[in-house]
Amino acid sequence: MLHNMDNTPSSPGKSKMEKRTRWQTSLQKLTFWSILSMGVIYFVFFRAPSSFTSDTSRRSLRTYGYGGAAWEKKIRSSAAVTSKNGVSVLVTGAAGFVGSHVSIALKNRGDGALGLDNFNDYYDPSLKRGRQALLAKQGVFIVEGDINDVSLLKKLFEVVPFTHVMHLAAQAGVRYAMENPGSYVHSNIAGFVNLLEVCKSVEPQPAIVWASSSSVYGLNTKVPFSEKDRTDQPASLYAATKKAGEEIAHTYNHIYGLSLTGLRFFTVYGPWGRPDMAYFFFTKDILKGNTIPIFEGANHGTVARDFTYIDDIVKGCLGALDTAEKSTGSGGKKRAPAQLRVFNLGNTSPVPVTDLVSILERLLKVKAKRNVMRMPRNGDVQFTHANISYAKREFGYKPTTNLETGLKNFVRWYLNYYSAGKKADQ
Ligand SMILES: O=C(O)[C@H]1O[C@H](OP(=O)(O)OP(=O)(O)OC[C@H]2O[C@@H](n3ccc(=O)[nH]c3=O)[C@H](O)[C@@H]2O)[C@H](O)[C@@H](O)[C@@H]1O
Repeated sequence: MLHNMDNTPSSPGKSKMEKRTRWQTSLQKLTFWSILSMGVIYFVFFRAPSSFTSDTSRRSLRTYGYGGAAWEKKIRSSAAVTSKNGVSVLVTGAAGFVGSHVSIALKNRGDGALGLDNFNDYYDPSLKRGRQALLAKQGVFIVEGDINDVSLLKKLFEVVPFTHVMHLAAQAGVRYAMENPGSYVHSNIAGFVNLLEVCKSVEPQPAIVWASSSSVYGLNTKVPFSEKDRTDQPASLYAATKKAGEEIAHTYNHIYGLSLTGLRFFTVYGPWGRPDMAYFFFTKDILKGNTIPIFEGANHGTVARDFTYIDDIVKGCLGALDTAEKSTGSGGKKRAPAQLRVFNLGNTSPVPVTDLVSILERLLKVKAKRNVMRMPRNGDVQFTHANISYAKREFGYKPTTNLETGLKNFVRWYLNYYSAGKKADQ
């Protein structure tokens, strides 16, 4: 039996049909205009790309509800200091790899830690939710929101006068920058500026420690990389946005007296890590029997990284926070020169990527299917190696975990996490 598609009777009378047609036409018009206006509202309020000069506080309408006595209570409790000389820290990117570890470490030593994270889907958000659940158990609350949301940031500072901001929210990954350049500008530049705009205006101004990257050394060939070396030849847009962040930090320090410390992380790895990083997806693919692409330089040159274990990085982050001096501005004006620092946080022992794979093979007891190929020109550099003497001098930074030990911990976590019913294919 055929069904009439528009649900009108098969042979209506003529006048009835005309009326129906007029009525249908009006209905169609009404529907058309309703859809159009809803589309405009949706675009203007929810989807419009934030121009970097627009009122980004509008974005608060997007997905995140906030406010209310219960919400503020959670924030105060999470940010409450429980040790004698503790500090109260706003951790952006708290559901991220480094952010979650730093938040727990702060809370464990009696500092206050409030998280902020937009839970974007750059990689499997369920991993971020898993970290959030872990943090909740330790008494760390993560506010769901974006660093571009000025009104939310202001609100958080109204509720808690944070002494410090640990700014780890960012668009990470060197190769993805070719696919989605806008997300790097949005988070690493616009988002950072928004955060600094709020920080410069609040009373008292917090001290800010934030994540830069070893990638700022770009195409440099002199190793180990020292903070004094040039950083003006980035190999990826990601690196360029981190380098821009360092310059932006200089400006806010210079004009407004914000105390700013940038940390150049060197390929951080470990439990609860990022699935977009090589050690993580190599593990997944080795276990699945998939071939892994292993990069090499020209003339079979070694590609190596100064892989740095998460616990060492956390110690570096805390050291930087503990030695951060107070910002000196008030009323949006600088009152005295303020501290401005940049530190390498690496391991000081680069390991070839081929060795990384061999260690994983041993730990996983599975032979990898290797596809050694020339490193594509999509953001990678051939070699990183940190000189860490400045961080050592300033706050006793001393990494203690070698790649073998660190990967052992990672693999143990990985097998445990993904055998508990969670899929690793995202
Ligand atoms: O230290 C840093 O500054 C950066 O470290 C990592 O970037 P990267 O070192 O490139 O880390 P991976 O993407 O995990 O790559 C690690 C090594 O594996 C190699 N690799 C990567 C992917 C691949 O398919 N094959 C391969 O051999 C890369 O060339 C690199 O030598 C992070 O992804 C960045 O967010 C961070 O800022």
